[in-house]
Amino acid sequence: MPHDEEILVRAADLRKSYGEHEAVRGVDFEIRRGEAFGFLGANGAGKSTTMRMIGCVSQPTGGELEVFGRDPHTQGAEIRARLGVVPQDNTLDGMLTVFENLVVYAGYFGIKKKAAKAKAAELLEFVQLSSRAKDQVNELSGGMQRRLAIARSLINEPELVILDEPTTGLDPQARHLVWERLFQLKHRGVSILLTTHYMDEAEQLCDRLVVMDEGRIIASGSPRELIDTHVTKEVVELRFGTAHTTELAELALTLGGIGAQIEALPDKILVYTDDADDTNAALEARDINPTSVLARRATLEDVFLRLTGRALVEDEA
Ligand SMILES: Nc1ncnc2c1ncn2[C@@H]1O[C@H](COP(=O)(O)OP(=O)(O)OP(=O)(O)O)[C@@H](O)[C@H]1O
Repeated sequence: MPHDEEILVRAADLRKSYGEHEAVRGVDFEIRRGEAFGFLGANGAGKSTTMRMIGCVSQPTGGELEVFGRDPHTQGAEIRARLGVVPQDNTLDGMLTVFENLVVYAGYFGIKKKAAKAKAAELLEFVQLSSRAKDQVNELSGGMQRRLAIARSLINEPELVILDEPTTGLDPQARHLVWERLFQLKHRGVSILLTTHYMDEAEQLCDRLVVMDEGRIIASGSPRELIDTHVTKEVVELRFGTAHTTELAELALTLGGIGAQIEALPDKILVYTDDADDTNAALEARDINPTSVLARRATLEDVFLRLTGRALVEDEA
């Protein structure tokens, strides 16, 4: 089969089992040059396992996988030379300085000392860590360490950078700094592949994404396409002062009558409707009085909830 230079990664019925456990159960996707592609899914969905297969550190147990038109099993070294990888746990050397981490890593790609030092300085500038070059890595904040891991992944000027949950555990400000760097990277023409369980991250960064659940891809498209296909135009969030179980049956009946659907979460009830005004009118007519009513646009979180009946991020660390 001739290789299309614009397709960076192609997977067909890709599978990975650990003993009896099937972590990835036959997934198909294509990642194109120049795009930011995301894997969105809850913990344990199989995202990291898929990334590790693309990164040539774990062998598929079934199906097909091509990276840059090459076979990860036999041409792993060639593929890795063109990839940048930011693993979930940073794997930075805490005992070395920020600068040394980059220079040592450059050595793995056969980059000579002088060129490595110049590249390290340029990359620290890019991730806004130049002033911390001489500090030891374990003196940096979590957000800075993540930015350094991104800089390190760029040392070999990769065509595709894989980031496994790039902002998990970071505070909002640190997350935004990482996002900003990733936007810059994309602007420079680097293709990006990321996993996340944050729907806002996927919505912000990804041109296209797949939603993964229990080892399978359950939906794919651009964030907009996914929302338009799987969710109604508007979502109304209802909260009741007490446990809302008593209101549920009544709500289902009332809102079902106007074509809306409901999804009950522990702290609120979500109403999926094409017209929030109709929902409010129906509630008033039946004298149902939530303590708060909030109409908002549908998000990827709603897509996940509609497809799986579960919230994407059930508890935050
Ligand atoms: N080395 C391994 N040995 C056995 N089981 C594994 C191994 N790695 C992952 N798994 C299992 O495979 C499933 C998918 O894990 P994976 O790490 O790919 O999920 P994930 O979507 O990346 O979630 P997370 O966000 O928690 O990393 C999980 O049930 C996990 O326990």
